[in-house]
Amino acid sequence: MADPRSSRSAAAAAAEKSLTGKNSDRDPATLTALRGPSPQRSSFADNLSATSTLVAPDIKLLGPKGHDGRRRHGRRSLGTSLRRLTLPCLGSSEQTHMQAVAAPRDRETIKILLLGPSNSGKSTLYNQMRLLYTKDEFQRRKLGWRAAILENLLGHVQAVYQEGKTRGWPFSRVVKRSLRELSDLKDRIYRWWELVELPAEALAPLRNLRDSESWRRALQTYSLTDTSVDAFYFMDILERLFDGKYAPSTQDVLNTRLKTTGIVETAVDVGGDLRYRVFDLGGARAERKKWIHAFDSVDVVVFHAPLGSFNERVDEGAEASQLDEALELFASIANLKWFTRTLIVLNFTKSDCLRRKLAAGVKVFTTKQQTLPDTWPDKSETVANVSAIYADKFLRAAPETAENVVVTFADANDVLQAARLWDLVEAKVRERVVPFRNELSQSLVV
Ligand SMILES: Nc1nc2c(ncn2[C@@H]2O[C@H](COP(=O)(O)OP(=O)(O)OP(=O)(O)O)[C@@H](O)[C@H]2O)c(=O)[nH]1
Ligand SMILES: [Mg+2]
Repeated sequence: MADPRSSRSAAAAAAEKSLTGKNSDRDPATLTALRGPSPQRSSFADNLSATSTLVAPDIKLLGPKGHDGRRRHGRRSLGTSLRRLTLPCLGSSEQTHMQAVAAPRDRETIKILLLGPSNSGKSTLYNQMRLLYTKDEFQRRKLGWRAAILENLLGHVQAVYQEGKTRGWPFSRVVKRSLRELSDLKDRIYRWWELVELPAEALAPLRNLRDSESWRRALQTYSLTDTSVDAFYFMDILERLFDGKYAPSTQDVLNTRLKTTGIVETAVDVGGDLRYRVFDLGGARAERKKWIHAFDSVDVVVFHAPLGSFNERVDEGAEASQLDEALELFASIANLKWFTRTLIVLNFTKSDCLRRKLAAGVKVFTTKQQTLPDTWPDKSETVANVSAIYADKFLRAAPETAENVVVTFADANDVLQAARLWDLVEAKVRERVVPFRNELSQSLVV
């Protein structure tokens, strides 16, 4: 019988290359895992439409060895103060919660944590996972996203208006009038800060905004420094949003920003002998003090680093960009004693935003934190080169655990890329985590 693995197409090989950033011949270990879809079923990526675009860059990874060929042992300064800030000690009131989320360990249940700074795509990837493994439940719950979607739309209009006012953007008369009309409706839209209704009268001013050249220009400029919400997406589906029977689509949900507070957990059957417990954790600084409650017996950490957020400040108003924050956080996480034997999937998200910003002429290496390493051979600011530089920076930040790290590039809101990522996680779990557990349990029996 033909080996199902050999029937993987060239598209899959391209996906492998773009997900791992490595060529097949360069990393046979990774590829063995990638080529082998789980024996229980064909991979998600194979079942999905081949028409989705793959925006992950064609990069070259240098791994723990430097580009000058020398292996780096010295850690970069990791900012001890930041580590204290991101992982403070527990408060006594939080102990109960810790017990509630501590995972009972057995041979088949794999505990996966989604970590990363705020706005890096954790919840989006968590939703993608639910879409893949618990599709019916995901579909049933979609209606619950309605309020958050409308909130995203209106909140974004408000944010762009405020930014425009601060920076003196020239809004046309139509824009000013439309914004006034929306403002007049705010008491009907919100009660006690909660969105209660989207009155039909709000459609006309929103449409006028959408069709106005001056508003679109403002959106374009705004979206170069804020990728938390894709305003164009919501503006383009206005008519659907105002339909009395509006039911969010999968893509609507995946494009919605809903900040996570605390720890959200779900258990899913992956198929065959595997079961995941996946934890989505709030990434804002204030939320991170709760992370430690979930650190016990972790099999896989999927760490998110938003490549396209290199020029966006963290919410809390600090100087660091979201990508710098991700780097510091990754260094502190990957070097933690809890994770010395944990598989770490370092996933770079928002490559699409990086591409868009570079195309608009935004420069990456302009600040003190974001400098181009002197010895880096390629000075160009292309998606591929910037991705390679950052992958290298992240790996150097955790030299001791670099061999536990698998680097991937998957935009969290892209269904096909996310499916490939979850396929990769499963393959790596079967290749590395399950055998390690079996070994461990056998040595205990002996
Ligand atoms: N364009 C683009 N948007 C993305 C990508 N990943 C996530 N987003 C969007 O970014 C926003 C934030 O994503 P979330 O998944 O909520 O971020 P998070 O890491 O869970 O944030 P916290 O809950 O605050 O920790 C959402 O609007 C997503 O649709 C990506 O790869 N590309
Ligand atoms: Mg979240």
